[in-house]
Amino acid sequence: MDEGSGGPRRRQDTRGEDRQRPDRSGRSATRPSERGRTGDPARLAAYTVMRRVADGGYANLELPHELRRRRLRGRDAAFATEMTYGATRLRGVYDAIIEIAADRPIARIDGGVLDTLRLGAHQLLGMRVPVHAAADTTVALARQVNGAGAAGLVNAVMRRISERDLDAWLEAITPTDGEVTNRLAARHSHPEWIAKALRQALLGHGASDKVTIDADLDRLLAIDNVPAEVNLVARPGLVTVDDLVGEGAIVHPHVATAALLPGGDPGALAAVRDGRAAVQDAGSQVVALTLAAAPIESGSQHERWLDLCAGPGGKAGLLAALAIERGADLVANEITPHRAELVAQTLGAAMDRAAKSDSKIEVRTGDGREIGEDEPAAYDRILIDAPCTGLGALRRRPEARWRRTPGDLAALGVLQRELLGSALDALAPGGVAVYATCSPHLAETTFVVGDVLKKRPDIEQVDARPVVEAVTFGWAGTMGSGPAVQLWPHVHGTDGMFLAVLRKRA
Ligand SMILES: C[S@@+](CC[C@H](N)C(=O)[O-])C[C@H]1O[C@@H](n2cnc3c(N)ncnc32)[C@H](O)[C@@H]1O
Repeated sequence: MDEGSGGPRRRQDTRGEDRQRPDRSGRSATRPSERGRTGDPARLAAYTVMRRVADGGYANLELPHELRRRRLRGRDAAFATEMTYGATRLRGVYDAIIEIAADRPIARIDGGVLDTLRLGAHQLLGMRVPVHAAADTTVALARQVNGAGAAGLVNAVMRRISERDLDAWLEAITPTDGEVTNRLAARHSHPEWIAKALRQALLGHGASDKVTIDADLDRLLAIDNVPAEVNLVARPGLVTVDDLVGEGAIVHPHVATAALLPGGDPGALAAVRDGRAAVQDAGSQVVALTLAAAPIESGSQHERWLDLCAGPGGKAGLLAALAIERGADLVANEITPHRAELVAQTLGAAMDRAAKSDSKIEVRTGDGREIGEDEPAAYDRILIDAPCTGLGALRRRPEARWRRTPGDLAALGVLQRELLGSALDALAPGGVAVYATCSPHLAETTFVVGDVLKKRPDIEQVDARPVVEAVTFGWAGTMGSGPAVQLWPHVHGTDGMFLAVLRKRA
């Protein structure tokens, strides 16, 4: 669709028909009653997904379903995706703008109308949609999905929003006094508690100091609003990065198993379709590579590896390939049956290969908190990729920042400590465990490891930095104050993965 293409502005509507020119204020000269009476499929899809998200759905699951249902492909699908993800990520900014433009608190605007306005605001301020096209189509959408009465309000608010550009609006909504963190939170559309937690994490992991912290937080929050590049993993022994390059990918500059896909559908690659490769963040790959590379002293001839929290199986996919190369066994455990099923699907290609090798790859459904008691000292390498708030992967999950609350940390903290404790019980003397989260929050990372280790004289924390350096290129000196490693979207281009390497004394 033209509006979403980022190309020169055109005076055509979504069907490619000429429309009336906007007047010099940029407003549409067409009266609401004269405009198209229905929304177009891409905007309807975006609106439907926004509503499902408001009811508790996940944009990354709802959107593909809606695109398929409405047979949206190519540029139309890209346009619907950008509208949905952008309007959801930038909800904090847009709600503050809508409140001013509508001259009423957000709480007094119907949820459906608000979603229509968020989509309209994103087209006006976050995408290169011409003012008249954004206004006309948003009013048409409102008439169809919110009713004729709402269309008048939507028309008035869209006109008010179109009177200023994004920079002017950001000036208007950013508090001029108070803490820098709150100003950055407002400007970059994050809840204040998350901006504060990320600030503490940048300082706590040694990525920033008092001088750099404001600029670093600014960059980190800004990058949360930019879609992540598509990273692929070439599962060793199944496919090579060179093979993926032959299919249009680009070599990742820092991680040997990773490739970047500059455009197009990853599912179009044969290697992705048959499970030899997959879409996987390079930081997640580093976690699996680190577990496989950490020196152990367990003395096992035939190593046993455990992925304690494996669903949906991204890291298990890479671990399985590495385990087969090394002649090791892997148990991939997951508590939720349907996620365990996803792990089994992910491991399909590796299991076929394992059948012809000395390795055994097994998927189990079970509570990771019980494995330590059931199988004490049984594993040489264990990954605990713990359930967490996901604050390091906000760019991937557009609604997550609005759904998470500080209250989540308490329940997750208990589970994280129990899972780590159980894993350490299941670890053989001399074996190595990697505790990982896709959150840099100190309460889910450093504090969990610190608390558990206080009661575990049998465990020592190893400096993870040289191990990570050994499996990456060019990241020396970027991994903070140790002994754990925290990767950052604004430094490493990865999700904000935390990893601590722990060894059981032999
Ligand atoms: C961060 S995700 C793991 C992601 C996975 N390692 C990957 O790379 O695809 C955490 C997983 O832990 C699972 N989980 C939660 N509680 C668990 C428990 N008590 N035992 C085992 N798995 C658990 C969740 O269902 C979720 O699938």
